[in-house]
Amino acid sequence: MTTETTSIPTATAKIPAPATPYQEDIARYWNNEARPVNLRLGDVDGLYHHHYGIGAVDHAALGDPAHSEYEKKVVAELHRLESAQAEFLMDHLGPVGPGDTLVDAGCGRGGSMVMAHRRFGCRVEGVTLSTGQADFGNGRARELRIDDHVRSRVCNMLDTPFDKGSVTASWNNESTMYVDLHDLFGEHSRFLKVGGRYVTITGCWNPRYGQPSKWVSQINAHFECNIHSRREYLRAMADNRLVPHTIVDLTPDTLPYWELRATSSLVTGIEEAFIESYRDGSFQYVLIAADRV
Ligand SMILES: C[S@@+](CC[C@H](N)C(=O)[O-])C[C@H]1O[C@@H](n2cnc3c(N)ncnc32)[C@H](O)[C@@H]1O
Ligand SMILES: CC(C)=CCC/C(C)=C/COP(=O)(O)OP(=O)(O)O
Ligand SMILES: [Mg+2]
Repeated sequence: MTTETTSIPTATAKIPAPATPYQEDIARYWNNEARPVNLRLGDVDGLYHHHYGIGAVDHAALGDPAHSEYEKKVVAELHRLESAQAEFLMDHLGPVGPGDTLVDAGCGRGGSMVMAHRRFGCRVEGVTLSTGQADFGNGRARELRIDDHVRSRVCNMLDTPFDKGSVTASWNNESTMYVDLHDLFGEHSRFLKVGGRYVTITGCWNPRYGQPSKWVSQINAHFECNIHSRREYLRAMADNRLVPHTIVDLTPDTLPYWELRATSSLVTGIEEAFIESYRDGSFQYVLIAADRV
C-alpha cells in the first residue's frame, strides 16, 4: 500500500549537481532522448529498455515480410530479444531473496528494474544522470504499484548514497562506457556485501584487434561515450575486490538482433558500426559476472 508519505514524489526533489561538465552533457543527452526504436519497443509491454538484444530471431513468428503486420512483429521481436538480454544478466546475480536490495547503476528508463523486482520480489534501487529517465521510471513503478520496492533517482553512480556492504547484487547494463572503470568498481565494491555479486553486460573493444577500430570510434561519437577494452575491465575489477566468476562472449548472440534491426523502419544509423565491428572482431559484446570478495 503506497501513501503520500512513503511514495517517491519525483526524482527531481533533490537533484545533486553533476560532478563534471561531461556528466552534464550525458544528462542532457538522455533527457532529450526519445528515439522510436526505444519507445515503440517499450510500448509492447511497458518495459522500457536502453540496451540491445540477444538470441536467435524467431523467423516463424515474424512470418511474411509482405504482410501488413510484419513491421509490428519486428518491433515485438526486437523487444523480446532485449528483454531476453536483461533476463540473461539477472541469471547471473546469484541467490536473491525478497528481503534483499539490488542496485541498477545507470538504470535508464527502468525496464530492468521492473523485471528484477518481478523475478526476485526485492527492492531495486536505480541511479541515472537523467531527471527525465528517473521520473519516467518512477512513473512506471507507480502505475505498476511497485513504487514501494522500485525507485530511480538522479545520482552519479560513482558516488551513491548506498551504505557500505548493504547491497546483495548490482549491475551495469550498457552503462560502463560513461565512466572511469576504477572509480566505478571501487563504488560497487564499497556498497556490495562481501560474497555479493556484480554483473555487467557491455560492449568493449578487443585487445586482440590492437586499438579501437574506426567502428568503435563511430559508436563513441554517436553516443558521446568512451568504450573501454576488455583488458581494462578485468584489470579494474581485480584492483577492486571483484573477482570474475563467469565471462560470456555474447557477440554471436547479439548479431541476429542487429541484422534484424538493420532491416526495420526503426534504424538509427548506428547499425552498420555494430555489425561491422562485431564481424571484424574489433568489438565484443560480453557479460562479466564477478564475486565481491
Ligand atoms: C545506454 S543507457 C542504459 C540504461 C539501462 N541500463 C538499460 O539497460 O536500459 C546508459 C545509462 O547510463 C546512465 N549513466 C551514464 N553515466 C552515469 C553516471 N555517472 N551515473 C549514473 N548514471 C549514468 C545514463 O543516465 C543512462 O541512464
Ligand atoms: C554496447 C554499447 C557500446 C552501448 C552504448 C550505450 C548505449 C547507448 C546503449 C543503448 O542505448 P539505446 O537503447 O538508447 O540505443 P539505441 O537508440 O541505439 O537503441
Ligand atoms: Mg535501444
